[in-house]
Amino acid sequence: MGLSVGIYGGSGYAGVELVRLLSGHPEVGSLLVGSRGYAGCRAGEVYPQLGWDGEFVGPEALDAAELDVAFVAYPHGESAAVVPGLLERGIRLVVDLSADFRLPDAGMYGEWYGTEHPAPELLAEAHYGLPEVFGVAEGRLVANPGCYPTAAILALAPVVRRLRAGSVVVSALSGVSGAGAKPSAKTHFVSVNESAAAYGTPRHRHTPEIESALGAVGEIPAAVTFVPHLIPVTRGILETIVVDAPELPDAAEVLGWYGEDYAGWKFVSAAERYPEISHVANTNRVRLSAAADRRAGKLLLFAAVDNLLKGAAGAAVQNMNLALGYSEELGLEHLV
Ligand SMILES: NC(=O)C1=CN([C@@H]2O[C@H](COP(=O)(O)OP(=O)(O)OC[C@H]3O[C@@H](n4cnc5c(N)ncnc54)[C@H](OP(=O)(O)O)[C@@H]3O)[C@@H](O)[C@H]2O)C=CC1
Ligand SMILES: CC(=O)N[C@@H](CCC(=O)OP(=O)(O)O)C(=O)O
Repeated sequence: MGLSVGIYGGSGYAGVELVRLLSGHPEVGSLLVGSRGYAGCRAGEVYPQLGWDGEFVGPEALDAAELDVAFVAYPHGESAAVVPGLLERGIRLVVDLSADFRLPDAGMYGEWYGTEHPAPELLAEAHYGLPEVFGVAEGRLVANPGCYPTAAILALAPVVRRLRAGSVVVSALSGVSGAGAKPSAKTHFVSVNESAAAYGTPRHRHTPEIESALGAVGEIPAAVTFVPHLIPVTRGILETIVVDAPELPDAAEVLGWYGEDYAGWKFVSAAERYPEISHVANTNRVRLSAAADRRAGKLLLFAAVDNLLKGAAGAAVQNMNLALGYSEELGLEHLV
């Protein structure tokens, strides 16, 4: 019979990637795709490139359905309004792609998101869904990591486990799909094309997500500097991370740490060659590399990820696979 799966926010950028992946997943028996704006429309009319021609349904149809698994791809603040109801109805698993359940406490959420947390009682139950660092979810709620934190934490965790960093600066370049489907002056073609811009720093909301995840695996400085930039590509993120370390390891040693810590995980790998966005775009990979700048006494780390796949929908399906006991790459084999 297969799993009964629902997607909230199925018409958004992350939601559409979920539809693409889940409609071809061998364990998914039925797929309900929710959208307020496109309810009643055939997906093939809205997204002819999708290759799935089911009909979008209103979110109330998902609320009423007997789902085994729900993916929530709503903006932050909106997800936490639907997740408690799903859990109360006894669903097997919720994978939330928003930021609502990623931070460890409601006070931190209030400080960085500027609003009271809508469901603080669920924060302790949520598992931060970066399995290569935090293992497999045992509970029913997975907080899928942010796209920038995915790359930064995978690059930094093996390092902060082994050495005490004096300072950490994460400089990131992102494609425009990271900003979602809703157009804005910032993401308008004319604003982005043939340009590049820093934004959100020094208080981008992914900063505490990176800090709290790294703080859980090693010793880090009190604050991480995070500087995101918008660049004129559709998808993909490239991060250059500068770490001050009292004793500088060789690049080969750092690549060895990556090899050890990520052994057996299919989607994360490291190589001498510095990763590029084109090496990971349209895949579920994270590619890592490292260099030692001995003149300046800095360790340089490099990470590339596709924000919509390993940074969102691909990781969400990987998290479902692991939580339900399937192999991590089931339905994602073409994205390794
Ligand atoms: N884009 C990316 O690279 C990444 C996104 N994420 C996270 O995933 C979630 C979805 O992101 P993304 O797909 O980019 O976002 P989009 O803006 O592209 O899509 C959001 C979806 O949510 C639905 N929705 C429901 N309620 C609201 C509301 N109040 N305001 C706006 N939309 C609403 C919209 O559909 P409808 O109006 O039809 O109901 C739409 O389909 C977000 O929490 C985002 O932060 C995480 C990692 C990376
Ligand atoms: C380019 C761009 O605007 N990127 C988004 C981050 C991507 C994302 O969706 O992150 P969350 O899941 O944490 O919301 C931003 O900077 O807010």
